[in-house]
Amino acid sequence: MAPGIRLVAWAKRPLLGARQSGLLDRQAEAEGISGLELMASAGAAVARRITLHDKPAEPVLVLCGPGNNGGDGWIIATELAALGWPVRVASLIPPANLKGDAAAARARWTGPVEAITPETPKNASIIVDALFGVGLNRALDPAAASVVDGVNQLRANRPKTLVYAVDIPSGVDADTGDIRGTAIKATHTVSFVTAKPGHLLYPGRSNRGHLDVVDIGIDAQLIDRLTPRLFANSPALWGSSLPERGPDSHKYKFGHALIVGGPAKSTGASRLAAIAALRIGAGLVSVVTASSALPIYASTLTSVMTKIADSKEEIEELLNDERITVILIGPGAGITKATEDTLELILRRPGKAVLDADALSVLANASHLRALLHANVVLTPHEGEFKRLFPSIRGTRIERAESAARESGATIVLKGADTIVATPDGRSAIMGEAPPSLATAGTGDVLAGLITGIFAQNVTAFEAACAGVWLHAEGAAMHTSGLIAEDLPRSAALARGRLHVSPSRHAAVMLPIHQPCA
Ligand SMILES: NC(=O)C1=CN([C@@H]2O[C@H](COP(=O)(O)OP(=O)(O)OC[C@H]3O[C@@H](n4cnc5c(N)ncnc54)[C@H](O)[C@@H]3O)[C@@H](O)[C@H]2O)[C@@H](O)CC1
Ligand SMILES: Nc1ncnc2c1ncn2[C@@H]1O[C@H](COP(=O)(O)OP(=O)(O)O)[C@@H](O)[C@H]1O
Ligand SMILES: [K+]
Repeated sequence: MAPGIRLVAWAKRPLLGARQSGLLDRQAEAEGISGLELMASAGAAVARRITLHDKPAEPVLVLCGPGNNGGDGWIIATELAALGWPVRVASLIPPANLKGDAAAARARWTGPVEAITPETPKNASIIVDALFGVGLNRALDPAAASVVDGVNQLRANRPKTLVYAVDIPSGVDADTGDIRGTAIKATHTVSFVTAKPGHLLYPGRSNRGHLDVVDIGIDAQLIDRLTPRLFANSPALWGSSLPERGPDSHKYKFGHALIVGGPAKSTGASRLAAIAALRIGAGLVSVVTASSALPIYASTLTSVMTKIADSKEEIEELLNDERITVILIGPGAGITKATEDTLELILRRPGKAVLDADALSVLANASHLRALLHANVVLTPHEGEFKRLFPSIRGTRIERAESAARESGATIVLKGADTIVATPDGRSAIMGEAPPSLATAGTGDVLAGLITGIFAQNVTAFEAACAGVWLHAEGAAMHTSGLIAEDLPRSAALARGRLHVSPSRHAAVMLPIHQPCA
């Protein structure tokens, strides 16, 4: 990394939205660092990040907006020029109309200024998007939208074009990841102090490119004063909580997970989940099945044990076994009265449980069971199941996951490309790095099994859910093609092993080591 850039291990820090980022800046100012100083540091860091590339023949095009994101742009242009780089600056509003720190930053630029038109992005190989940052509060107006579309068109026509978004790609809502009309498709984003939710949430996540977060001189302790509750899902959150086996380890110290098996016509989902639970570290895993499906389970499972229960009473007796540390119900279970009865027995038993798939559909129609939910129950709905469970909850994905956790009292895993984990006490985490290869049948069953297997050990619901989601994605990312659900338990377990051996793709984000991108 070029001198003067202090990268932040952003996965270790909370995610701050627009309002909290503004509060942090004001706190820093109260501590004696002016907004202009912060802007100067921010702009200098982006300029130095850009100079890791070869100096282009054509001028770097810096697009400046009307607020402080634009202010960063004027500093970037000034710094690049001072380093001997050719630069063009184009402004969305007449520079005389700029105010405050942005006006002061503009005053540092002594070169010519163009007015932004749809033609502006032509012939640039490096473009700096300093149009809008966390202050975006409505859809881009036509003038801004046309230059954004022009940048995206140029990048589409000339794939080697580098587009550096300052703080966040213009048009992406920093809080929600929504696209306000249209948005810059960046190859790189350089943000400040912390990552923002919009860097991890789709659709904005697709516009972000490579993300660096840089230190601009704000003391990390000031972040804690904001009592942030939203995090990037990374091993920094839960890695140290996962129990490791040592010489004195015994299988019973790693929990006993019980998986409720589906009937003979649908055994695959619970078998996938059981294998995942065992691979990820549960000491013992058993599948409970009716006698009619026993031959299937017994002939396909080896290290996973089978237990027979043919009546509600027999299931109840099994559940009374205090050595069972967590129960999973749902994968392949069937939306039936029998599933409802077993679910009720599980929820009446104080202790850990994971509810997935058919158990969620049953729960959606069984209001009397809702009152039995608690923080040690993990619900893993995809969007469809979520809507059935919580039809009146509206808002962004984060808001909905958080409201559902608060309202139900359970820990929620809202699955999708950007899976969100939310707890009833208000903590949440976004997984922003899952590969789309997970969009294949049975991966949800494996996820439920992974969470169950981790939860079986001495780990909280939040940690188990976050670790399961992360290891699921990391395991999938090991496969370049042809991923099927059967591959995932082993890959997720390998990913878990790598946490301690070598920095993984994601852990690299957390280390101060950084390879410049081409
Ligand atoms: N002390 C600070 O506040 C710091 C701020 N920094 C930069 O400042 C940015 C935030 O600055 P601001 O709060 O001024 O916000 P922005 O610069 O992101 O944008 C706000 C301006 O754009 C206008 N606007 C919002 N949406 C619009 C739309 N759709 N169409 C047209 N105009 C629109 C607003 O009326 C306002 O004038 C950060 O993202 C970061 O880049 C950095 O310099 C670090 C320090
Ligand atoms: N486009 C995507 N990108 C990343 N992860 C995805 C994507 N689509 C689905 N997933 C993940 O794959 C899993 C699918 O689970 P689910 O919808 O329950 O499917 P199934 O019932 O077939 O197992 C979830 O963990 C989800 O987060
Ligand atoms: K921007």
